[in-house]
This record gives sequence, C-alpha cells and structure tokens, in this order.
Amino acid sequence: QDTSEVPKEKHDYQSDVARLRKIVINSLYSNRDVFLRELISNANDALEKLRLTALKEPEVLTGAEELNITIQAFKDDDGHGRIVIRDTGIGMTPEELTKNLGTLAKSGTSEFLARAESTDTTGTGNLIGAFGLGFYSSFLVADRVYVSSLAAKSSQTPEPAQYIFSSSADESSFETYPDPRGNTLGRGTEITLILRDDALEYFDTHKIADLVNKHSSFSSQFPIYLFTQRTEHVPDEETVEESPAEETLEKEVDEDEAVVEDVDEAEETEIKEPKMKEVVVDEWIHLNSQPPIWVRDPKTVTDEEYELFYQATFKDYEKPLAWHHFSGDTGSGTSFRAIIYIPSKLDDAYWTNPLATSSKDLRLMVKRTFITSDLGEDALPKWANWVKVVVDAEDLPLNVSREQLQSTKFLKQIRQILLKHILQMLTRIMEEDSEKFEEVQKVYGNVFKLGAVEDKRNRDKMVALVRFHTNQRNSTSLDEYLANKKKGQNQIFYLADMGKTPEFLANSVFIEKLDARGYEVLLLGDPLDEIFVQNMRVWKKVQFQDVAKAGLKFGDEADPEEEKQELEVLTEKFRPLLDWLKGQAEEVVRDVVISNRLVTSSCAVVADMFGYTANIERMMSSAPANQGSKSPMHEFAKKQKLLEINPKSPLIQGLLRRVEQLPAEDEEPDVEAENELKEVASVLIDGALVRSGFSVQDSNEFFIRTDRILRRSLGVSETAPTDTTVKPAPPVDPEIKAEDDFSFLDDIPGGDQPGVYIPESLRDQVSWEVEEIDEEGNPVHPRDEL
Ligand SMILES: Nc1ncnc2c1ncn2[C@@H]1O[C@H](COP(=O)(O)OP(=O)(O)OP(=O)(O)O)[C@@H](O)[C@H]1O
Repeated sequence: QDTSEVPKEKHDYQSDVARLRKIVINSLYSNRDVFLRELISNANDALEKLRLTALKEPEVLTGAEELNITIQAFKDDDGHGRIVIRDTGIGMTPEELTKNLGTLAKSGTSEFLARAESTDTTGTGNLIGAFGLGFYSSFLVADRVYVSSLAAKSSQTPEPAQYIFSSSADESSFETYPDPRGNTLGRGTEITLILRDDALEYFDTHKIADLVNKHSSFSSQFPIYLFTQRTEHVPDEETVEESPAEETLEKEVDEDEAVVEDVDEAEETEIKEPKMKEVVVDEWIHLNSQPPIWVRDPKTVTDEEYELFYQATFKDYEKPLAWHHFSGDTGSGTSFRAIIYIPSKLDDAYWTNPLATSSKDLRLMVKRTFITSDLGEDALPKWANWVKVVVDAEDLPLNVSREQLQSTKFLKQIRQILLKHILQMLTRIMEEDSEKFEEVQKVYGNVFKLGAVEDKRNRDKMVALVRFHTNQRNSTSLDEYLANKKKGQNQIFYLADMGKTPEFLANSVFIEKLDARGYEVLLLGDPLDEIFVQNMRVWKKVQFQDVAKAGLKFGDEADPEEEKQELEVLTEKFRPLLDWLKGQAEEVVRDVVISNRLVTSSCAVVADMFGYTANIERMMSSAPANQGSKSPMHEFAKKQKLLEINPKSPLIQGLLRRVEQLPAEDEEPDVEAENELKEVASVLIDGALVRSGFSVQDSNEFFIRTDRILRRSLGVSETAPTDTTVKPAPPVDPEIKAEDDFSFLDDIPGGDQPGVYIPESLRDQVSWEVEEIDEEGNPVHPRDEL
C-alpha cells in the first residue's frame, strides 16, 4: 500500500550486518532454500518466548488467540509476488525492530564473517549451518523485505503499536515507520518477502510444503499452516436450477440422435451426470500435523526423521553421530520421554576451556511445551556438556518457573537418569558397533580421558571408553592392556610426549628394550594423556610406570640379589667413566648410572623418581610463571635426572678405555687428549638429552662442538679458520629517491594498494583486519558499504 504519507526513520546498518548481508546476497545462491527454515525458526522462537512470558504475565496472550505460524504466497498480476510469513509470537517494539534486525549481537560474528569472506561458496554453506544466518537469509530470495511487528501487550509495553521495518537487498540502510494499515496482526510478526525475479519458484506451494516438511516440520511445536488454493470440479447447481431451458434443449438434441442410435444409449443419456464447474477452494493446510517424534514409538520413527529433528532442533548443519530414544519414570512418579543425541563434532570452543561451560542444549518440555534449555550449572558433569537432549515430562505442573524447576526432585532425578543413559549408550556403541565407536573415539576420545579425571563417580565407566595407541596396536583399552601383560609384569608401561605421533614414540630410546622383549607400552602423544595418567596412578591395582623415569621393572628379573650383584660388578668396572662423566654432566643431571633399559642406544637421560620427564618439563614451562614454573621446587625437579649409560655399547666401552688412559691426577696432564674427550662427552650428553626429548642447554655451543668433531672425523684441520670477510653495508643515506622502482608491484594483484600481499595458495588460510588511521594515528572507522 501507499506509504508515501508515513513519516519514516532511516537507519544505517551496523557494519557487521552490512558485511553479513553482502555474504548472504553474493555467495549463497545455491543454499537459498535455507531462508524458510531460518524464518520459521525465528517465528518458533518468538512463540516460545511468548508462551514462557505468559507463565508470569498472562496478559501477553491478548490480541491473538491462536499460537501459530502461517505462510502465504501471493502472485501479482504482473508476475511478481510475495511470500508472507506470520507468527503470533512475542513480536517486536519499534526499538526492538531496529536493534534486533539492524545489529548483530551474536558472539563470534566477526570471526564467522572473516571465515566466510575468505572461503569459497561451498565452504560458506557449512559455515552458515554452524552459525545460522537468521533473518538476513531473507535477502537470498527477496529484493525487498518488510517486517511488520506488533509487540505483545505487557506491563512494559502497555500500548503496543504495529511498526514496519523495511529494507532492500542493495541498500546499506533500512527504514522504520508506523504500519499505515494500523493494528492488523493482533500480536506478533509478519515478514513479507518481495521475491526476486529469479526466485519465483517459491510461489509453488508444493515447493514450500516440501521445504517445510523436510527442514522445519520439527522446528516448531506450534502449528504451521500453509495457504493453498485448489481447483475442484463441483456440480454446477446454478445451471441445473436456473436454466432449465438449456437442459430441455440438450434433451431434444438427444432425442434427435436416438433416432439413429440404439435404445440403450438413449436410456443412458437420460441419467446423464450433472454439468460440472471449476471452483477455487481456499484451504489452510496444517504442515506439521504429526505428533513430535519423541512421543512416537521409536519403531515408527525413521533414521532420517531423527536426523532432521536433530538438525532443526539444535541448529546443527551436520547429522548426529548417534542417538538414543527412550521413556521412563523418575522414581518419584513423573514419567518422561527423551532422546539423547551425540553430535558429530565438538564445538571449536570446547577445548579452550572444557570445564568452564555448562550445557545449554538440554531441552526440557512439559507435556510437549518447551520450558527451558538451561537445566542449571551442574545438570550434567562437565565432560558431557556437549550432549544434546530433548526430554518431555508428563506429570509436572506447566507453570513451574525456571528457578523452582532447578530445585525440584524431578530435575535431580532426571540428571542422573540422563547421565546413566548417556554412559549406557556409549558403552553399547563400544560393545556392538566398532566402526561407529571409532568415529566416536575420533571426536570424543580425549573427552573420555577428561571424564575419567573429572567424574570420579563414573570413573570406571569412563576409563572403559578410553583408548590408547601402543607399540603393538593402534588402539587398546586399559583392560585389554592388562589382559596382554606379561607374567610377573606389575606395571602399566607408558611413554608420554605431547605432540608426538605414536610412530615417533615407538622409536624412542626409552622403549627399545621393552619393545625388543615384547612388552606393550602405551604411547601417549596428547597433553591430556599425562594428566590422565597422573590422576589415575593405578588401574585395577597395577601402577602406571613412565618408562622415561627411574623405577622401571620388567617383573621377570632373576634373583634380585643376583641382579644387584651384577649391577655392582658393572658399576665397579665402569666406575672411572661414571665418575668422570658425572663431572662433565653436572649441569644437566644429578648422577650417571648403569642402565637396564637400553639395547642399541649408548645412553639416555631419565627422570628420577621425583624429577620431571621431558613431557612434564614442557608442560610446566608452558604454564604461566605464577603457576609454579619458576619456583624453586620446579628448578629442583628439573635437575632430578639421571644419565644412564649402556654398558654393552661399544661407544661407551671405547669411552671407558679412553678415560682410563687419561693421566692420573699426580701425573702430568695431557690437556689436548682431555679436551678432546670432554668434547665427545659433551656431544654425547647433549645427544642423549635430545634423544630423550629434552632440549640442549646451549644449542650454539652444541653446534660449534659438533662442527669440530666433524672436522676431526674428516681429517680437516680443527684450527683452520673459515674466511669470515664479508662486504660491509654502504654508508648511511636517509634520502628516499623518487624514481625508485616499484614496478615489481605490478605483478602482484592489488600491489598498487597499501596492504599485505598474500600468495594465492594461502589466501583461504589467513585472515587479517586492517585498521585505517588518521594523521594523528587514531583509528578511523569508515562506514562499510555494500
Ligand atoms: N519473528 C520474530 N519475532 C520476534 N522477534 C524476532 C523474529 N525474527 C527475528 N526476531 C528478533 O531478531 C533477532 C535477530 O534475528 P536473527 O534471525 O538474525 O538471529 P537469531 O534468531 O538471534 O539467531 P539465529 O537465527 O541465527 O539462531 C532475534 O534474536 C529476535 O530477537
């Protein structure tokens, strides 16, 4: 209608909205069906909000009786047309129209925009699923959008007024103004999409019905009605009654024909059907008339229905990994039905602080009416806060407030029940579907380790879900490990080095003897592994033993006395070398000892009982200084290392001989021979450090010494200097010449503009923000333009 007389307020979009709209309009053509799903989901949210508000303030229900969503398509005479989506939800005040539709309040928006802007269209499709474009997806199919809204009457909005928000796809601003039609809605919001010429397919009500059935029939517990018109053929009663003359005429003709036709046919003409006419019947079709899937018998629900329900309810673009649909009784007499879903991905944010967030996706319904998705801080243990659940209780009063609810017996019981079912579900997948369990492991493997540490009550069940790589197989549980342990073995051997692959760890100096002898060693490359092991310490009465630490026992050692004696003999034999090496390594280790864990390697650096392994040392030094990484305790623990030497190694035996040949203290010193030996020792110690996962103390010194030893092995003079003359820089010259050659910039796209050049191959992997500054160095915030 004509709005030229209405005073309009013009607003600029917030810059992020402008960016978002640009992405929507330019790059999502192939995903444009999503607009309907997004608008229906908004309508549903508005209705849910109304219903929740009405629990406290029933007045909001005035204005419109039904709580529903309607969709109508109108075709204009000129072939253009509109789609109108209406809800009787909470509505928006004029201020809310501006705020909600003109700004983006969502966290992570900028990050999303940067990612969407830097990826191609296909990638963006997935991002949108993850982010939800909401209202702006309207512009995928519409040139212009009008949102007319009338807020629900409440104490805050005693006199609501129907206002319009209007914006076209190619403007960077929008307008708001009073709806010239007055109050036509009663309550709620009406979105009118003026369809683009290339989106006229959405006039087809079959298409709309299909889309709603596929993507949105689960999005709303409120009825969704679609306006349709169908043509019916009905007896033309008017003609029968009002123009008998015509009938007579027909009869006459028939009688004429009967002259030449046989009698039968003449009779048939007598009972001729009445004349039909076409009438257009208007009809509102209820699109989501099936009962919600959680109340249905699981046998009647297809996998696709479970998946679509999940995607619509939890706004996840991906299909769930698994689900479990069950019903029960809380014990205090409240019966319920529930579906638990395991998403196929963890939110990126999960690992930034896994124990800080609580679940926001436990949707509680009472008698099919949504009540809340926030069941309180500790609704589930933190490790499980990614689980998505719909639970519908039969016998709770509908008007319980959120606060009251959290203290009800029902809630306490339902939490326990849900947790029990989550664990049962995971255990069942583990026992019955190894392929699925592998998928679950990929996403949640670390979560289970965290759960075993955090959730002491369910520790045994969590540990059963945990899997590790070993030197003998790709995946084993701790129970499987114990089933495979050797006779006499009384330790669970593990090697932890965060960030390293199992293949790398399998070649570690620390497991060479264990591996050669056929013992299984857990190879732990994840930071969480060390935390898991440190917290567990013992599993089924068997201790964990870090193979990079003192205390390793195979369990089949011969008579301990005999072994002790053997060690004493060896220690005595190697005494000169042990003592001499201790002097050389005193900066690095506490002592030098004979090893029982080495086969081919000559030596290794092992953490003492109370010392740090390389892995823990790295974890400690990445912790903030105030968390102990610089404390005296830390410094002490760092020094608690032993240099273990392999008495069978020819290198060690050779070194022993050379040390024994050194002049005794009371003889004339052989400085040259001693220095050469010291150098060898130093490289040996540094090599052992590196091989054992530690870093060398001074990498420059290490390199210089290696250089000298290499020269020696090649027979090159150790003292011959390298020619170190270099061309000095020209004299100081602050002048900038105007004719400097910048022609190389011509080859770089955008090289004539200030900015950063990114090679083509890296463009989709990086993003950056550039801030323009004025002459005083203050940032300028230019208005984004579409
Ligand atoms: N039909 C509606 N009735 C009432 N308010 C609405 C309606 N549609 C949108 N809004 C308001 O506008 C806001 C922005 O909507 P938009 O769809 O862009 O994002 P969202 O719904 O918050 O998030 P998303 O749809 O991505 O989950 C909503 O949060 C809501 O406050």
